[in-house]
Amino acid sequence: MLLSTMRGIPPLSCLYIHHLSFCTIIYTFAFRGSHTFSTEMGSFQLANGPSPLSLSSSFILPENKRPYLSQVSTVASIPVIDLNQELSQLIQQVSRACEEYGFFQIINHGVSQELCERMLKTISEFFELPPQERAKFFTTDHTKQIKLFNYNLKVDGQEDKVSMWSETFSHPLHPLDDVAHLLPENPPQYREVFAEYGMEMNELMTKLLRLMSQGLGLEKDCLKKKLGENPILRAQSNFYPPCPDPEMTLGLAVHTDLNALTIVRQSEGVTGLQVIKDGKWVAVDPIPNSFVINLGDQIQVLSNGRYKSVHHRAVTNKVHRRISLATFYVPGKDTVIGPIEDLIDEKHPPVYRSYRYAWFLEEFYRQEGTRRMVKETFELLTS
Ligand SMILES: O=C(O)CCC(=O)C(=O)O
Ligand SMILES: [Fe+2]
Repeated sequence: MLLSTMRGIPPLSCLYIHHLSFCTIIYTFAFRGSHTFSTEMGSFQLANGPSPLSLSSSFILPENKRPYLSQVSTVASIPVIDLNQELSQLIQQVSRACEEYGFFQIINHGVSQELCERMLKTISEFFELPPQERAKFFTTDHTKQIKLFNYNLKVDGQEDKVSMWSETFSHPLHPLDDVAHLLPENPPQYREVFAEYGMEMNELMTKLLRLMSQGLGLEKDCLKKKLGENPILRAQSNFYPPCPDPEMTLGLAVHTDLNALTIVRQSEGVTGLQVIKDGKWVAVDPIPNSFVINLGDQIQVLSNGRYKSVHHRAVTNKVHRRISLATFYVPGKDTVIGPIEDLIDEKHPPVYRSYRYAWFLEEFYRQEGTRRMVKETFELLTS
C-alpha cells in the first residue's frame, strides 16, 4: 500500500486520545490548509474535507503518466454476463471473458440491491465523518488489519511521490469475528452492514470461482482448494472527490490486483474505472445493480497465464464524487501458489514457479510506489 508523504509543518495542532487494543495512542492532529491531516504516524490527505480539495502540485502527474481521457475508447466495453442462464453457456461466457478481458460485469447475481445501496450509503457517511474520527484509522503500516491511507506513485527524477486523488479505507470483511469490534462505530450501522455484505460476497466469490474452475476444465472446487484453507475477504472503500482537472491526475494509479479475485460495487451514474484492452483504455460504465469482476494475479498464476489479471486505473470526475467498494479474495500467507498441474502439458509448460503467498506479498511491498511487476518476478524463463 502506498501512503502519502508528510508535506510541510502544520501551524496549529491539538491533542486527541484514542484507545485501541489496550494501548493509548496520542495523535497530534494538525491542519495545514484544510486537507492535510497530521498524526504521530505521519500525515494524510483528506479526500473529503471542510472545503473542496485543490489540485496542488502534490497531485499533478508528469505528462507521461496522465490519463489522456480523449483517447479512452468510447465504443469498446467489457462483457456483461447474466448469471441467471443455462450453466454450460454461462461457464463458456465467463471463461471467454477471463481469457480475453480479465474483467466483466455481472447482472442477476442474486445479491440484494437494497443491501448494496445501504453499504454504499454507509461508506459515504464514513467519508463524511469529521477528520479526527477518520484519522483514528490512519496508518502508514501496511501490516495493520484496518487502515485508512492515500495511495501515491513514485515518479522518476522526483523526490516526492505524487498523491492519488482519493482516500482509501481497508479492512477484513469475512470472516469478521476477530476484528468486528475494531471497525468504525460511526456511522452506527457500519458493522452490521459490512457483516451482512461480507456473507453475500463470500457466497458470490464461491460461485464465481466454481464457474472459473469449470471454465478451465477443472473440477468445480479446484480453484478454491488451490487458494488454500484459510483465505479471507478484505474490503477496500475508495472515495474520489470531484477534481478540478481530471486530465492532470488519477484517482488510482495503473495497477493489477495482487489477490485472487475482486468484486467491485461502484456508485451509479459516475464512470471512473478503466481497463486496458488491446493496448487501449476502455471505460467500465456502471450498469444498475451490477458488479464488476476482475481477476487478480493469483488466478493468472494458477491458470498458468490462461486467465488474465489486467491493468486498470480509476480516473476522476470534474463534477461528481465517486465511491467504489472492492472486495478482495486473499489467500492465507502460507498458501503455495503455482500453475495447476492439470493445466500443464508439453504445449503448455509452466509459465511461473511456485511460491508461498507471503513471498508474493513481500515482493509487492518491495515494489511500493512503482508501476509494479510482481508476478513477472515469478516467471520461469523459457528457452
Ligand atoms: O474505483 C474503482 O472502481 C477501482 C477500484 C480498484 O481497482 C481497486 O480498489 O483495486
Ligand atoms: Fe484494482
